[in-house]
Amino acid sequence: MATTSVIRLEQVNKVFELKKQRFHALKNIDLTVEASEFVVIAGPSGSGKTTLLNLIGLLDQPSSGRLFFNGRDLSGSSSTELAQLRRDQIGFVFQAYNLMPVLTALENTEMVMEFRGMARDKRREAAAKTLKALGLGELMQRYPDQLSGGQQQRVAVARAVAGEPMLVIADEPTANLDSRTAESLMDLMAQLNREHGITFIFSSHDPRVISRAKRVISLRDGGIVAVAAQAAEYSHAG
Ligand SMILES: Nc1ncnc2c1ncn2[C@@H]1O[C@H](COP(=O)(O)OP(=O)(O)OP(=O)(O)O)[C@@H](O)[C@H]1O
Repeated sequence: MATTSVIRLEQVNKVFELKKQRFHALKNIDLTVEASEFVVIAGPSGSGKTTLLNLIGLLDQPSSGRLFFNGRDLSGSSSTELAQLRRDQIGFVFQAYNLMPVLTALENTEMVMEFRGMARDKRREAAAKTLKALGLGELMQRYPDQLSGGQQQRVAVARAVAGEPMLVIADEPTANLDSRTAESLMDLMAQLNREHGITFIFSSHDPRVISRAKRVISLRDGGIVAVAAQAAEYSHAG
């Protein structure tokens, strides 16, 4: 039975032009990610992980090749159309969390839904429910600087998933976290993947993240050198 993939890249290249130099950051990438996958893009520093995630997250466009999102060819889409798709269908977890310092955890979590024009009561309810599910029920009224790094990271995840996007993209999600927090963050994302069918695509060179993925896409020098399925280890600790 044919299913629509969340993301499909066909012969995608990304070339950065720097003054008179050209840098070929992604080379002939063919990649399909189906709905409900839990995938990591792994590879050494400079191999192109962030560049690839930026294309998948519709934050940047290929220099050549075709990119399909949810079955739709995005070649030639306007920046307004891409921004709308990002807002409505994709959740982002960045390394630096990017929480708004003047907003509480609850308000930060509501933000994306507010951009979508969701009614206040509805978005507040969804945000509170997500924060509670992430163990932040008591901390919803705190500002980011009143939360630990791990708690801020969980708010960033809450913000990414509260609006039930089709896809969540996380760039090096555990980069600044101690082992225990990293482990519980991965548990949480695996749970959201299992229970809500949200597709997750991570970039990482952290073995703690890589071992948890169901599929590992290995990048080297801008090309995919291996794709490996693996039995996901799920820990239910905590
Ligand atoms: N805007 C840009 N202009 C020019 N070169 C760029 C640009 N963005 C990335 N690059 C180059 O493309 C290559 C891939 O970068 P990218 O950030 O995707 O790597 P990465 O695998 O995410 O690395 P890291 O693990 O260190 O974050 C690097 O050599 C980088 O210098």
